[in-house]
Amino acid sequence: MPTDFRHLSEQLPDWVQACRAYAADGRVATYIPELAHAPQQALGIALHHKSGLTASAGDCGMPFTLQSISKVFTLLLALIDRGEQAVFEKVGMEPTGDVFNSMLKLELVQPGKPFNPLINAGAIVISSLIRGDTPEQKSGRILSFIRELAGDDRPSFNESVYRSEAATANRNRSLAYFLKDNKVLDEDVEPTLDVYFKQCAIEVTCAHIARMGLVLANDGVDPSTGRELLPKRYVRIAKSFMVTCGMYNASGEFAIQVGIPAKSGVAGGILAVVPGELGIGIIGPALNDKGNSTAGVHLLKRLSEQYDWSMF
Ligand SMILES: NC(=O)CC[C@H](N)C(=O)O
Repeated sequence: MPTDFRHLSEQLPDWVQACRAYAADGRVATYIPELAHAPQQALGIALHHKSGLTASAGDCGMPFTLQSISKVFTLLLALIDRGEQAVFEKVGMEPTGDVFNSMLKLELVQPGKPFNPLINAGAIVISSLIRGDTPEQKSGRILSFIRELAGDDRPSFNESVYRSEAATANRNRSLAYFLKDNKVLDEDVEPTLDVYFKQCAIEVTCAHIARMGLVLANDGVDPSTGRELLPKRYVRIAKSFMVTCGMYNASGEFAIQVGIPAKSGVAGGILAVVPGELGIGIIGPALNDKGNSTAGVHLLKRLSEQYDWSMF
């Protein structure tokens, strides 16, 4: 049954208010020092329906950085730039069950080949596959791609978050050197990490990621113009990874509790997709022990139960 958007718009402020309480159970990420300033209690949401209707509530105007949400879009851009075969020579298609910046399986299984493009090791390799002669060109192409899908030129690099991560990213540096040593990463480590840190530091609001989600929900076509922005096949690949790996090592639980493709980021953002219907953007900086927005996951669970969104 299609979502009753009118009912949703009316109820949304109350649901956001009720779910905000769960933020107290979580903690704002601090390992990237600049992220530690985010307000613990914030919760905001925007929904964009393919009919053109939109709804939003709470702190939906609060800017935040994409962080791991960017990995879905660099995967799409790498697929467009290099094709499926070249991409999957470098990264696998399987969830790890480990935390997003884990080293463990990189060495244990197929040496150096990351299990999937949504863990840090996989995303770093994907960043190296984006076309461009310099890191600046690659980053510029990623930003333009995000702006096109967000339908707005306002998403930009947050310089302080970028610098803060670049100055402290010992774990990502070690992953990248390991990938280089195993010849999975062909490009140099530092220029590749520069592209990766910048894509993570693209600043957006809930409405931007709701609109990006809507394009995925609509199989790559912008519903307002009918223009194909992304090939359907690549959107299908992206959504499959979102279901199996998008919520880190809580993806299985999320599939049971909510049941829709989603990707979270360590700034507290969640991009979610109700296939064929709508795109959702959420911000809630307090994270649970798996690194997902605690209030944000509760809000999605509530909405999914109410409107029977589960794909399963
Ligand atoms: N989970 C995340 O959002 C991780 C992204 C972050 N920039 C990192 O590499 O650690």
